[in-house]
Amino acid sequence: MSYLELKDIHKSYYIGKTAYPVLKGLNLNFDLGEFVTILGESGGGKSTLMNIIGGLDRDFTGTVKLQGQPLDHHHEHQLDQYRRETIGYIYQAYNLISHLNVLDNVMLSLDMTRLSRAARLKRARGLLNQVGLTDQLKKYPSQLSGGQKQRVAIARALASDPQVIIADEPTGALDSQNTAEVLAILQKIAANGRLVICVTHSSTVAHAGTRVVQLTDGKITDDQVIRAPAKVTKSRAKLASRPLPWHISLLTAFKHLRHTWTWNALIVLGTAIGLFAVMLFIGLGNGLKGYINHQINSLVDPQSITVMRYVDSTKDQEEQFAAQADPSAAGSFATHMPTFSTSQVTELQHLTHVVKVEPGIAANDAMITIGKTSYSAPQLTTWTSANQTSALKAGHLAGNNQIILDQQSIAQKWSANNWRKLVGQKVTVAYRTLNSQNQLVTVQRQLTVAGIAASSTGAGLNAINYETMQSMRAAAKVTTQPTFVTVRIKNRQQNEAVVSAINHLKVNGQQQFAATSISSALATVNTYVNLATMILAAIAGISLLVSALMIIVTMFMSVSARMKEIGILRSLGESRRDIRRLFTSESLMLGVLSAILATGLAYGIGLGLNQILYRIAGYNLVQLEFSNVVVIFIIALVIAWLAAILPARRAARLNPITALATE
Ligand SMILES: Nc1ncnc2c1ncn2[C@@H]1O[C@H](COP(=O)(O)OP(=O)(O)OP(=O)(O)O)[C@@H](O)[C@H]1O
Repeated sequence: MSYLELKDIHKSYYIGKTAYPVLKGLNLNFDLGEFVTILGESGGGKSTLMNIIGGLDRDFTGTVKLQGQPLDHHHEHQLDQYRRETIGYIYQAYNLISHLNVLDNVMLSLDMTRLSRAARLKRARGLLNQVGLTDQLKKYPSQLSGGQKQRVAIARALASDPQVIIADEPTGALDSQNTAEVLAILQKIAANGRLVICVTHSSTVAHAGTRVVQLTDGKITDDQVIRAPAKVTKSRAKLASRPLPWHISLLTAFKHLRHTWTWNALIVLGTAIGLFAVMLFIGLGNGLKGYINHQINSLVDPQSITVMRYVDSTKDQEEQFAAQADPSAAGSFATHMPTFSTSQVTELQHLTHVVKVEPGIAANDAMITIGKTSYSAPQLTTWTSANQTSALKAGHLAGNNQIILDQQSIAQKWSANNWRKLVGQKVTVAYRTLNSQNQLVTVQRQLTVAGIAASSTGAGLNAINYETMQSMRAAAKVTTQPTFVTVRIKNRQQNEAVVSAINHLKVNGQQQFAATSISSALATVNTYVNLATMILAAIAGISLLVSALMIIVTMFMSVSARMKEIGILRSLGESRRDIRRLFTSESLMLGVLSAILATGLAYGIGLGLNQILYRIAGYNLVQLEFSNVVVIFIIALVIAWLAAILPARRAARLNPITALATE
């Protein structure tokens, strides 16, 4: 049994439906230690035969047996492994990968062995040393002479320690001195117990071997042993191989990106601009929402709900009629505000999410007299925790027998410039209301101005504390029960639920309270802002489509430009999956780099924009959150992955022989 046996090999090429037979029933046996040269005229089918022996061609009839075991040419993984473990290729055109240096070209093959990285590096250096290239490890193929390139190719072919070296016109492009050196190396390889099969036109090369096979018109016409082959007593231990690990694909992809960085930098920039636009609009949306919330919250505290007694509209009409019937009460029906009983306050206190219920009293149409001038205060209320202390523009909160006056409607009318001086002055406050006998009485007291407040509503903010209000009303024999209450809740998200619960509290089927929610208004505003953000981001997303197309075009061009590389990698034993992974990794790297650049741009330009916009709005209007960055990375990766699918598939499906034949 020979080491390698070819039985009845037939191969035809087809142009349309016409068959052109090239190999017409070859039978050949090869043994380890032999240096076989295959001589034949140009176009005689020598390379075709080498591709069949090398496991690159699957489209033929006949059998190739390795150590008596037939190779299954329909089983692609078995052939990948066969090329990885058993075959080392040397080509006339060297077929080195131009963007990898000498050492990395040799490492390509070693990366598919189970040696440790240190052992792989040691072996690659040792092989390059053997072929006399110790000082050239960092050079790229374009920086080497023809002879040097072929020696790198020999070192690479030997790297995985294969039993069979196939050399297709290895000296075809070399001068006589380099030819002699390469032949000497091949002789040594065979002498070490490997099988060397070399295709040539040249009789000089043919006579360097131990056996010459003549191929004429697709048939073996002569087969002569011209020298005794090396004696191989026991088979050499093989280097165990493995499929290419993913991180090596990633590294190779990175090396290619680095090699073509100017081109890639433009792609990354283009993609990053699209991603950046989306990110900026999302950031602006966040900022705008924050700004609106901030503005509304500074006016009203969403954790406080103001509750009034519910007034039935029919009862309201009766009161109006009654008021019209009594001219002394004309215009003051509004001053008769329904009050809260203690049990009603307790009822509110027991609602879920309610932390505290604070009573308050409000009176309408008060008069505030400062010196000889009277000012009308449409509303005089008690200060509750729903009022924001930030509203105070001068002075402090009102203590007993003190008052806070509205800045615009009272203090500035008193003195446009020196309104702050009102703090500490004595004023008289009076309003009319109905007592328990329904008689109109005046509630009045002299109070000291504690502070001046800016109001957010047209009614103005004139406030005293609850005790003062009660004491004033008690003196006039008017009810001291609250006319409104402020319900405090734990957090603003509960606002709507509590408002609804309050409005649904009923006694004898009668609604008791009327509360209004600020969160529903906020929610509506936020919905509109979200909608606007999404529309803007979607418009920016169109540029992402352009980015995706850019990556697709780049990857397709890359596949076309790297056909030879794909062929070389396949001949070294890389599988279709490895090739697909190589191109997908490159695309994903472009995606990640674009996302990094986009994030940098968004934060940088966002910072600049914020500085400008802060002067206008007093708020940072571009607000990026970590989750936005995560989303952009996910979008970038999905785009890059989608863009890679077709080109990577095309690369993986390439016939390695066609790929290798590309100029
Ligand atoms: N893909 C192909 N499709 C059609 N015909 C092909 C194809 N590849 C090779 N041939 C033909 O098959 C024949 C054998 O080609 P092959 O490359 O094996 O010859 P060769 O002996 O290696 O030639 P050379 O010494 O010039 O390299 C040639 O006539 C060639 O035109």
